[in-house]
Amino acid sequence: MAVAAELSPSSHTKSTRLSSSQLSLCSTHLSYLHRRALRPVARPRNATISCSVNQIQAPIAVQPEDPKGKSDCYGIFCLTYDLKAEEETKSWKKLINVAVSGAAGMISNHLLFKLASGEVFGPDQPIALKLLGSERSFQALEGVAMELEDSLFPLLREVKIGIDPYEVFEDAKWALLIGAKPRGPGMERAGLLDINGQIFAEQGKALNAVASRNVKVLVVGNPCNTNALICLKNAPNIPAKNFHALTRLDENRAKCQLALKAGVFYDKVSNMTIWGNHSTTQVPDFLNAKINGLPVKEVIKDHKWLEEEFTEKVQKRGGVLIQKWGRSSAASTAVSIVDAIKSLITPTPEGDWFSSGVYTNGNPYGIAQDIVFSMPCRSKGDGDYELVKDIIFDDYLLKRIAKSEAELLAEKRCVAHLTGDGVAFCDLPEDTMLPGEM
Ligand SMILES: NC(=O)C1=CN([C@@H]2O[C@H](COP(=O)(O)OP(=O)(O)OC[C@H]3O[C@@H](n4cnc5c(N)ncnc54)[C@H](OP(=O)(O)O)[C@@H]3O)[C@@H](O)[C@H]2O)C=CC1
Ligand SMILES: O=C([O-])CC(=O)C(=O)O
Repeated sequence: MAVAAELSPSSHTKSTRLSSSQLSLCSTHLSYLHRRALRPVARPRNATISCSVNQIQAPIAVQPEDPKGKSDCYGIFCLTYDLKAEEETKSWKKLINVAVSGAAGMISNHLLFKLASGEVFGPDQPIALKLLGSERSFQALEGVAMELEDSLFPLLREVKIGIDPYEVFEDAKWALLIGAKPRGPGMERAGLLDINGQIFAEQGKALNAVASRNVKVLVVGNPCNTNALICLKNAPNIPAKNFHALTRLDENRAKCQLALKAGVFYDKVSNMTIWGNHSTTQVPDFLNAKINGLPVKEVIKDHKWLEEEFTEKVQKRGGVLIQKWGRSSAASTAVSIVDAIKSLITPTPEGDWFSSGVYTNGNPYGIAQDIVFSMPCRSKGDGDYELVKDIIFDDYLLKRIAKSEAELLAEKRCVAHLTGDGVAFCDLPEDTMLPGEM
């Protein structure tokens, strides 16, 4: 009995599906297939595969040779399979596409394996990883894909690597935008805003054109708030509410410092808001945060420490780490990306909240409209969020928030040419820095 599947030239990602019986027939004879997931015959593009009980065509990993091929599925992930064909997959949810840019970078090197393991979306959620790189990083991206292959993650059903966001973001349900040019010596922040802004404008357009209409976008690449603003402005068909700038790392850093000072384990710290920009003007809010359910100021009586040392420690944590490590936070950033996603796909515990850089239109705090600002959010676990209403403010907090707001408004003026707001005019305050800059 023979099975044949004809593959068309355009079939490089949406591969021809074999029936369950055909698949299991093929797969029983392929010793290289691991047992946890049904992974039948590998095939080159534009090829006919045939397999039979007695004769199996040797699998050939696809190695792209032309630039177009660079966006193809990768190696073992070019195999077709039927999720219904195996007992253990019966309770699995529908496959989701998760796109990651800067996929060959340091943060991604930690993050991708968490995504693929099921740690983020759960043990019943198969995923397809769509990895965006560049000509510069393409070989490294292949290395990443090879490591993903070798990890034998049952839930990882597809990997695609590519350099064209219009291909890589197709049908993405999540887009984790990590890739960005790091600020080099002597580079003006305005220059960084412009270079990275171009990247996020292009990626916003690509998301707008090809991603799922309800894609959730998490911008990590710095300066992440303004990059997120640029991205959402270039994606008018996707709700602005779906765009986030990562400030969860700052929240985690703040919780850790408060726990350390109070002598408690960090799970006792809750209601931690980071307000504003992911920069040294960010405001870790100790007025509304709680330790063991009590206001922080009742537990930590040293208010001078809170206002000065604590605040600065959180604002500059990234820079201190770079001095020690010689590179910026990657593992803890990946962990905080996981936290940020989980906060949107699981209901927020009663009475608590989390921080995320989100679009300010309609915010109840009087923060300027039309910027991306970190604020306290709650989620029902459906991927969406609402802003927390019962927040208290004092003069200290308001003054600090105003400073971060002014900085973001200045950043916005700098990138007006990328947001459709006219001619850019850059008058950034002198102390505008990323957490990693000292
Ligand atoms: N929001 C937050 O809390 C944090 C944000 N960050 C930010 O995350 C981003 C990624 O960090 P990390 O993974 O450690 O960085 P890496 O330098 O390890 O990787 C960054 C990736 O960005 C891509 N990139 C895009 N454009 C350029 C360019 N013009 N020049 C050079 N590289 C470029 C590169 O991939 P390719 O060539 O494939 O495009 C590279 O692999 C940085 O912007 C960093 O500042 C870091 C920590 C915390
Ligand atoms: O500045 C950087 O690249 C690193 C960063 O954002 C952080 O550590 O918070």
